[in-house]
Amino acid sequence: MKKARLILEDGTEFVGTSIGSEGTTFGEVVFNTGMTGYQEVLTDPSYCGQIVTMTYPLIGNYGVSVNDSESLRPWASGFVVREAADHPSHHQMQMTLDTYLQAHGVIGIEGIDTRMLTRVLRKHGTMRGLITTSDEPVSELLGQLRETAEIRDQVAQVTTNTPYRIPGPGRRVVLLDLGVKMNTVRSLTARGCDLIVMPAYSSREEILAWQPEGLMMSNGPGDPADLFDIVETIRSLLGVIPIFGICMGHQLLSLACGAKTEKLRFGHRGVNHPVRDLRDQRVYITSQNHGYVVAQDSLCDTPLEITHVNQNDGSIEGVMHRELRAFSVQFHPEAKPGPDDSEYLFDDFMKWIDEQRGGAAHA
Ligand SMILES: NC(=O)CC[C@H](N)C(=O)O
Repeated sequence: MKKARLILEDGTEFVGTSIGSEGTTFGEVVFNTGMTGYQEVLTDPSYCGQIVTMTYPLIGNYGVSVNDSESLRPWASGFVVREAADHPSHHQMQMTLDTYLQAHGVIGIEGIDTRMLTRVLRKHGTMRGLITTSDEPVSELLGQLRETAEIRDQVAQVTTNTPYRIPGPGRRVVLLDLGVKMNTVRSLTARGCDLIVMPAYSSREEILAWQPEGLMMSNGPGDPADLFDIVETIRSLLGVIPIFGICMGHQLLSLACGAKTEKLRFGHRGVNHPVRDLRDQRVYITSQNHGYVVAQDSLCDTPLEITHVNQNDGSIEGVMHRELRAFSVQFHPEAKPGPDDSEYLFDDFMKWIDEQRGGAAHA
């Protein structure tokens, strides 16, 4: 068993055992409270550049199966668990978590007090940090951490290079891939959509060349405020076709409508965040993964109305344009991991496309 260390930017050090690959990795250290869904978390491109700690103490107990991936590879830059299951069991599993991390070069650590780590992150807010299997002194490693300039555009790393089409008999939808999860693709194809998944930096003209009837913007990694070019493109498409945004897509739609985003102290990452739909007062249990949020006071001079709020901290979870067909949510209606309570939002999007088309029936 090889020793590994997790070191936070304030010098706090946790000593544990290496899982996955060996070496040193840097990133923003965040925590996820889901009891299951570790494979979906690892392969969610929104975690690109982040070291993810799972708060549930036993992770990996049902192994890893390729069918459960939300993209082609894990994107988290590091993985932290209290205990990685040595003897997982599931009839579909193909490998252990440890083997999977090794196969993809992900550096991880187990055997540390993840509860204490989470308390530190909750108290001080999200911090940068590193996982290492090297014996270098802390001061040297922290120097390297400081030198590792924060990558500002993770979306460029995770988006598709070229557009690809998943033909379907129904409504034609362009899905802007800011770091898309497979279940967003599945949720649209399951509704018969003729889907074109496009690179994040596609221009208005490139998008409209497909003659889409709706535009979806996916989730994605990093700070939404860095993505001003994409915000401009979205602004130029407002009112042209119905728009639906998820998570990063929600933040970008809000920015395009004149709102602002801000960073939460430690983010929302888990599968049981209660969200209230203000239109019917129903509360949904939602899957979440975000560090930024739309600033409430920035909405007053915008054409957006708040549709959803977080029951835990009152933060904004959804907005809708007052006049144009554009709406978005901060949580993940595509789930994976997490409950699919809010899947109805994909149906709302389909209805809006039909309304714009004049109410004709569609597949
Ligand atoms: N999952 C997401 O789309 C996250 C959006 C953004 N990267 C945030 O952390 O808030």
